[in-house]
Amino acid sequence: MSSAKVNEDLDRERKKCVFNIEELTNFLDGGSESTRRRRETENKILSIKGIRDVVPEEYLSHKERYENAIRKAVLYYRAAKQMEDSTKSVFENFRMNFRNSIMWAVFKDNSPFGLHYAMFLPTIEGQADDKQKEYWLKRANNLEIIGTYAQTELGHGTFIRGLETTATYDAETEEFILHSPTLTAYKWWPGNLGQTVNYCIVIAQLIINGKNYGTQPFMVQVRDEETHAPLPGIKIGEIGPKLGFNTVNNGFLGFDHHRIPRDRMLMKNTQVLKDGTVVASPNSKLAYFTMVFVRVTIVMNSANTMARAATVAIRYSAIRRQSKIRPGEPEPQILDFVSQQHKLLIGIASYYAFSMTAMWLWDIFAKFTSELAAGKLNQLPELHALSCCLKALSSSDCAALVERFRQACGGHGYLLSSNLPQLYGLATAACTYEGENTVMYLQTARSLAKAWRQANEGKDLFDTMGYLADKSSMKQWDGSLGCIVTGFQKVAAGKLATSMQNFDKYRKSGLSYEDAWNKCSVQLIGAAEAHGRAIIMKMFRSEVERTVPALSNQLQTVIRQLVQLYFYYWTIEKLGDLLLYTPITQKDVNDIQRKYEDVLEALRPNAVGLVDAFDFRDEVLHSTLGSYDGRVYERLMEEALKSPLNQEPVNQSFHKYLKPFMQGKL
Ligand SMILES: CCCCCCCC/C=C\CCCCCCCCCCC/C=C/C(=O)SCCNC(=O)CCNC(=O)[C@H](O)C(C)(C)COP(=O)(O)OP(=O)(O)OC[C@H]1O[C@@H](n2cnc3c(N)ncnc32)[C@H](O)[C@@H]1OP(=O)(O)O
Ligand SMILES: Cc1cc2nc3c(=O)[nH]c(=O)nc-3n(C[C@H](O)[C@H](O)[C@H](O)COP(=O)(O)OP(=O)(O)OC[C@H]3O[C@@H](n4cnc5c(N)ncnc54)[C@H](O)[C@@H]3O)c2cc1C
Repeated sequence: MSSAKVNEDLDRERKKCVFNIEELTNFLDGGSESTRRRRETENKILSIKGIRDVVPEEYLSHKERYENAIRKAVLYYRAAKQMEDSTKSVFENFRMNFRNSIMWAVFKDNSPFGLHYAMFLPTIEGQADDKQKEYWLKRANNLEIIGTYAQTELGHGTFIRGLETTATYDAETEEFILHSPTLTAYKWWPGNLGQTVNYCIVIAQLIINGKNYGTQPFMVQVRDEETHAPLPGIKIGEIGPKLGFNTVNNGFLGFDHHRIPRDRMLMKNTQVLKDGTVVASPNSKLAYFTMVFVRVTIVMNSANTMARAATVAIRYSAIRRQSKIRPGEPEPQILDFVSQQHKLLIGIASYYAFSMTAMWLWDIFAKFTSELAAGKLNQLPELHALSCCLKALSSSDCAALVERFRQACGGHGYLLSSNLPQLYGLATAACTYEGENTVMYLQTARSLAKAWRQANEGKDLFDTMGYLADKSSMKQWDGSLGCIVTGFQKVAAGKLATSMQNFDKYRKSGLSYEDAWNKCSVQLIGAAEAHGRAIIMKMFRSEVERTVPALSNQLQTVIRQLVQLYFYYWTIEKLGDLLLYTPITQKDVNDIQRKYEDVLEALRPNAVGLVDAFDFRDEVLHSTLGSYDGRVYERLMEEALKSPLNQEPVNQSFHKYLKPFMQGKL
């Protein structure tokens, strides 16, 4: 990137960076050729005429924003389709786009076709039989039809078994009758549903001859392909403005005895024959498989959101000068305050921790899907337990850090032109969608509790829960990274042991299994969270050791410092737990605190280089505070001047209200 007219402080930061920024970008992309191709794609997309906004979208009305997003989506996806590798499966294509951030340049908020890619296509890929796949995947891949995933209802999101939409089979006509028996049965939330899609996968209770066979996915046309008018028996619209996702067109959908042909039920797993005979799925939870896929991708998505916010906050902290550290000296860059480094540098370390864990989790997912083709299902419970706690941890850390970065930018972080509030809107949504985080932790806890009992019986455990078999207590704390991983495993095991002991006591006192579980749920969530944290630490460290030896010495040192930072940060954050479940002493804590301060100091000169290496273009960041050139104050003023209120010297409200009011005439 050019360094012309770059803010002097930022320029100095880049000069003092000890490693080659391009080398790190290549490492993140998976090689210099991947970086080249990614940049080429970005250039192509951004050179499309009309793809950039002229008026900041915050000044558009709700309706205009939507229409503008659709206008750009058509331009963007037409170009993206031409660049797509059509030999790859839906899942592989997703993985290949993990480092592709250009979509965020086009959609500052989010894509109005996002659900088509994130859930509609993956559900066809994962739940349709071969014949259905052949037909629907082709149409959906070509964007001849646009779809979404309609599961959540007004009355139920978490408890899928409680969904009220019914699909009742009529063997005489070989049709399903979709119906929303109550207001709370209306689908509510599906992205892109309101005015954008013409098809959707509807999750409904399958009813045959009065018997409920559980929820199943149905391909449902909701709008006419030519006129886009809602089909008879379908009530559809959008659910209104939200904290974020305002270009996503989340919608509602109700059915009034709407009939669809039998072959519209996606029948890879469960099948309904013409006469109404049901052929059961090899595992009923395969119907939830799209959610597993999206949870896996959320780990990477959270890492990316965190990286964008960290880039903004760190660049801004390098140009912002405020207060005094030493008397008589000029005002320092706020990045020189150690407390500021503490707030921000964990964001960079967390990006590496989550993105490396995400790749590892992806490999487990990919292995499972390839084994699934051969009918092997035994890794599903472990994949489910892992994806639940990693989805929850990554999204909650991401939301907490993005909000912290926003505050770390002082008042200017509150401006929409910083883009930090919108990034928070995106980040916090992921704590709710695709399984609310508390509920996700409790799913992992369910699996941990099972493993705990199996460990007591000397049975084999999933690899990622293997540490639960070692019931011995930790003998000593030596402060090494290996010791910290063991420490976090002991915290997870300790919390689990306490939960299980209390659970057993509650059971003995007469509580039912479910009531005892509910009573222990706060502790169980703690155990699941600690389990997730231990996994991330273990993976982060081992992935770094596996991958960095190919890099220059300077870069190896910096990436290892990020690992140390992550480990020391969380040791200090979770001291209470470590004091309870490990032999850590006050002296050990002081040592870690000192090491933490040292690693902050060591990383400080490389902070800007580290965020530059993410290689987010200004168009992706959309931020007055975070652009590459650091012209923050000029950009703040330029953006302020775009306000419609600044387009006239006196606003009409003065004559209408203020003047008569001040002159006592109103
Ligand atoms: C043009 C070219 C471009 C191409 C490029 C494409 C690539 C594009 C790249 C980037 C694009 C990025 C786009 C990003 C923008 C989009 C962002 C994403 C937006 C996401 C929008 C959100 C969507 C949604 O929210 S959809 C709705 C999600 N809903 C939920 O998650 C509901 C949560 N609830 C549940 O999952 C379940 O009900 C439950 C788990 C809470 C409980 O289920 P229940 O049946 O009650 O089960 P339970 O009794 O508790 O347990 C029974 C046993 O089943 C096990 N189990 C449960 N779930 C699963 C599962 N999923 N898998 C496996 N097993 C499961 C459970 O453990 C129990 O087991 P046990 O042995 O009996 O203990
Ligand atoms: C931005 C966004 C996009 C979305 N996109 C889609 C989409 O495309 N398609 C779609 O189908 N859905 C979508 N959703 C819906 C989303 O999946 C649900 O909101 C989510 O699963 C949570 O369900 P709920 O809203 O019913 O929350 P609830 O389940 O009502 O949760 C409310 C509270 O109850 C608690 N709670 C609930 N059950 C339990 C339990 N068993 N144990 C302990 N506590 C519990 C929760 O922890 C939470 O604190 C989207 C949501 C958002 C915010």
